[in-house]
Amino acid sequence: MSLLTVEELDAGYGDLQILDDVDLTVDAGEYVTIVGPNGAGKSTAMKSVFGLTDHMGGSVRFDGVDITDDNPEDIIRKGLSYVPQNENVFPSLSVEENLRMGAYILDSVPSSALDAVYDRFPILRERRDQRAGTMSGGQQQMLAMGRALMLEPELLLLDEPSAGLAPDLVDEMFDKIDEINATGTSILMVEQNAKTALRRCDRGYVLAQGQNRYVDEGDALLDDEDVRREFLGG
Ligand SMILES: Nc1ncnc2c1ncn2[C@@H]1O[C@H](COP(=O)(O)OP(=O)(O)OP(=O)(O)O)[C@@H](O)[C@H]1O
Repeated sequence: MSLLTVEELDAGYGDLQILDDVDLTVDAGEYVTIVGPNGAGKSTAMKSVFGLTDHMGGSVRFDGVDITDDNPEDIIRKGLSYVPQNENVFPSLSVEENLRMGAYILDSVPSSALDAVYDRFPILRERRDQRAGTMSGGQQQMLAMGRALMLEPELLLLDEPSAGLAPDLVDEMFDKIDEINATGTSILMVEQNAKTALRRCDRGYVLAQGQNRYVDEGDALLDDEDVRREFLGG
């Protein structure tokens, strides 16, 4: 049984349907990426898993439990965390306050969770008292990821983690994601940087116009001439 199973999902915003019969799975420990053209519905697919869109059909199951109609707070409690692409830190709060917010559903924040995040992102420990809004884009992205890791989720949803980062920071970000996955956290990631994402992941989905187009191991998609021609710029 997969950790996450999305079946025949139809979803969108109000009356506007974006996803049409989307199927998606993530196995325990797996690193899965979703790529595709602008407006394909990649972010919408991820938001739908986290209870942030209007559900119009199909189902989402996590760890065998139906979460299709759950709200994000219920979903977080079940072991899923989400890092949105934009506005993913509280700019006027310090780094540490942001991290503590990541565990707001707990009565008290375990210091072991804070230490684990600081060990993974030493820059956050160095800057624990700094206001998040004064940090660089890359550091804010690390903070957003750190905050999502505060509850030690089984599955981490990442929406465009490399967006807006300088090229050397993009590699560092992907290395961090590899490390997080290597210690047992499953990953579902949406990325514009399709070639890099497919090279790094275990398995990839190509979405177009709200529908599944291709699914295979990342390397197999990179080697597929049709995928290359249609979606990866040749
Ligand atoms: N909150 C919203 N309300 C209404 N329509 C939305 C909303 N968010 C996204 N859309 C629309 O849904 C469609 C799919 O958007 P989505 O962001 O999921 O695509 P994407 O594949 O992630 O694209 P991109 O790579 O450009 O982020 C687009 O037509 C977009 O305009």
